[in-house]
Amino acid sequence: MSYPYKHTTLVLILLVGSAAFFSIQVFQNLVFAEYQRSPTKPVNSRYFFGNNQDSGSRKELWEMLIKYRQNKTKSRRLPKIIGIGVEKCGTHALLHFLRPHPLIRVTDPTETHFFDEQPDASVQDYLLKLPELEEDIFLMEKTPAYFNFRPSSIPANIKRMVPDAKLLLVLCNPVDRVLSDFYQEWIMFNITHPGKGQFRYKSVDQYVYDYLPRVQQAIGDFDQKNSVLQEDRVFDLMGKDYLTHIITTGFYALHLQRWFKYFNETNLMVVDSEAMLQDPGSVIEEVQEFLKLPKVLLKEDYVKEEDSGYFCYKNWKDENKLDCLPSAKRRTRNGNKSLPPDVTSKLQELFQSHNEALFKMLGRKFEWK
Ligand SMILES: Nc1ncnc2c1ncn2[C@@H]1O[C@H](COP(=O)(O)OS(=O)(=O)O)[C@@H](OP(=O)(O)O)[C@H]1O
Repeated sequence: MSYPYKHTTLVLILLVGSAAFFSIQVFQNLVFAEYQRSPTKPVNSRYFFGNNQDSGSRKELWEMLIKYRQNKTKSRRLPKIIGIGVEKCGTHALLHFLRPHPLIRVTDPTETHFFDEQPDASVQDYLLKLPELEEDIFLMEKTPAYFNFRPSSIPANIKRMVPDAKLLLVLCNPVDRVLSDFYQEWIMFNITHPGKGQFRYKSVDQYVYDYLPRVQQAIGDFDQKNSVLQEDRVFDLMGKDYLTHIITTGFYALHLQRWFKYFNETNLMVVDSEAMLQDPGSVIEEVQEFLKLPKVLLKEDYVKEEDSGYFCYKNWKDENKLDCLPSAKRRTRNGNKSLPPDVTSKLQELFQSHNEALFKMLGRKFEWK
């Protein structure tokens, strides 16, 4: 039996198909044009190119961004991204993973220490520390000391001098942070700067047993009504004895309340360190969204290096060469070192009320063991 409208149907299918094809072309051209006008608009390349994103399509977008950048005049510009901490929570990993983005440039050195070391300096002084770069480039600096070191005016000064900056704050389990910071200080005192003084603690448990009672007595549980006073006491402790910061840096809520007077979730993003350890690609995709940057760094660009257990950036532009973190940023989190169980539970107890206050402040919970 033959179908009488065979030819008409074929013509219809061809017409509908061509219309769909041309509409997609027009749509893509429009998005490209929009991109060229303002490449910093948040366009999800996965949405644009579809899920089957081959390196060709990403390559096009990447090259377009580089071309866009090249046509701009250079001058000294303030950072658009400031990593404010937390020390030993993966602040360098975040910078390392974002750095390949064609619209991101990182200061040299990465830690300018401008706001903690020159609190009375001007915007002009800050600009003199920064490189010349093209308009629309996202300059990034990160100085973990900003989050919890003196002066307490750091958030206010950043807001006043760099009002458009987006801040990135990496938070990690404060107990794991103690272990990581202890080894950092141990190496600083004994290996990097041996003349600085003798670091008398041979093991982290010795250190915790000595410092924890003093910190516990001076600060105690998080106390909403006296939290500003409590933070002042933290600063005093650190001023008198620098090594207390290994523990007190973990009182995140006490410090964060000061930042929240000047910043909110539109200009301060909290990055989960645990998530970045397990699946950095997804975190980096979210960070690009927050920064309103074209999403050209993708989940699949981050792969675990089997030997070290840490993630690296897979450089698709250089035969997929792995760009991994330096060894100084990979000491304790791969399970090489751990805290004795009794030390862990003492620290958990110390941080418990502070963590709860933090979760309330953020409206978000972290599964910190
Ligand atoms: N992918 C990923 N995600 C989250 N965290 C990671 C990641 N990779 C490394 N690391 C950990 O980063 C720890 C160093 O933290 P920082 O870079 O903030 O240190 S510093 O304050 O700049 O000295 C460092 O701590 P240690 O393991 O104690 O060296 C690393 O474990």
